[in-house]
Amino acid sequence: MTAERTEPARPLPSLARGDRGLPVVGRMLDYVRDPVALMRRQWETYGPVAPLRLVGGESVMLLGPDACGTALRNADKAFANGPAWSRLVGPFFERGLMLLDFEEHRAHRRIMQQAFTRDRLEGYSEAMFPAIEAGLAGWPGRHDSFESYWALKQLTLDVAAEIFMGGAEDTTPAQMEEVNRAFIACVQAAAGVVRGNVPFTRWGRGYRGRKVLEDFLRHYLPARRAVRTPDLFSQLCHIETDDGDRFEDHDVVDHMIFLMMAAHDTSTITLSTVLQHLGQHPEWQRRCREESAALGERPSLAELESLESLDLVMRESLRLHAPVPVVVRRTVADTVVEGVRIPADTDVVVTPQHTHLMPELWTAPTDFDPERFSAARAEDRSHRFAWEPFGGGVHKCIGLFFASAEIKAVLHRVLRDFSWSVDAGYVPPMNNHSLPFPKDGQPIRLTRTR
Ligand code: HEM
Repeated sequence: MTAERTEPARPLPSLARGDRGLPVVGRMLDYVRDPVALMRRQWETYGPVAPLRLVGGESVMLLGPDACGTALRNADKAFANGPAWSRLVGPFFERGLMLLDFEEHRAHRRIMQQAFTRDRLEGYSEAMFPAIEAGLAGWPGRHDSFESYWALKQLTLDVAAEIFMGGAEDTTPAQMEEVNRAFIACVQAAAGVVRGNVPFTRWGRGYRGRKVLEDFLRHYLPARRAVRTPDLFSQLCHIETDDGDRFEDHDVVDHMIFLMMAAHDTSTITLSTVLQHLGQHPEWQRRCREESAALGERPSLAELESLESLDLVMRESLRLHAPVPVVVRRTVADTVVEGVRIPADTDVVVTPQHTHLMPELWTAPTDFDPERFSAARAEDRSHRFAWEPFGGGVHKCIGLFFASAEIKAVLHRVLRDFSWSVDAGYVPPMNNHSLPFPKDGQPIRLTRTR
């Protein structure tokens, strides 16, 4: 199906008159309003390689598993991450792993991989439970409109403080609050319209936030370097490859800031999507609870992985609502995708979320049907890039097993301690300015059962 460089390449289709969008922002507002509808229209109008006007001018949207797979595999090294992502998220996550390219990326990834080995993951997953238990202890006994998304966001932040930082022994609660605000300022800066260090703007707050985070991490660096502790921060200080390559202090700080960002909103939105669907499908909630009830309060990583129904539900939730609906690239050389020529210096939007809902790959794609991931049906195997919530190729999410462990650990405890329901017709009103989240906090009817 992939026609890379085997036949004469066609030029990019011309933009239809009605697809120019608004001055300056192009189709950005269409994306923010309904990304899935925009992607579907692009696919229906242009096919797998579609012209798209966005902020900053003309770009290209790649749709379907073949076109997306070509960019993710990046066999001809024509697609770069750094110039594309830094334009989108600003300078606040500079030198994070996802923003590095080619040889430099490979060198850093080889070191970072050591922080995500099976042994380390077992350590992180064990250490999550005290923070999860403390967080859930604060959830109400009964609430008819519990804003689950915000509660989960706080919970994952608390888990991250433990697992990523190993605590913050010298920091007062008020200072910690400032650090949390700084972190949020960096994340929210991505959606800023004024893109410069201007006071009272999102970017201005982002710059100040980055400085607060750097100072905070630098304060703890000597202690984490001195003693190897199980948290990710200390691991980044100590890990090395077989050749003895290690991170410098400034690498540790840059990677920590990026990792906290990469891990937080993605895991939170996955958790809230799972809660939504389990609240709307009591038979699946029962099934997942029965499997959790058969395990102890603090299961091992292997036990968490044995929660079969929860695994199916998590995969289906990631398909229906990919936390990262699109990833971006910039071409650094002329290239050909699905027979269409894309010149160097083109911004490219790769669209896993569209692939996840293609009727060509999935039966009744908008239905919640976790069983489609079972070994018997294996719809995700219909194409190597049919299911790509964690991306693919050399930049594939390095935290995917970490994320699965955290999501399952939290849900395991929620299933044991609570039951909940969500109206069958509820559709979360999503904010799509950066990573998607439910604007209404996703209210659920919650009852504590233990
Ligand atoms: C459900 C949760 C998550 C989802 C859906 C997710 C999704 C993704 C995606 C799509 C990419 C690829 C970006 C690209 O190709 O440009 C990525 C990369 C990355 N993710 Fe995740 N992520 C999740 C959780 C995490 C967690 C928990 C961590 C860390 C503990 C993490 C760390 C990273 C890093 C470091 C990269 C860059 C990898 C590289 O460029 O080599 N992610 N993630």
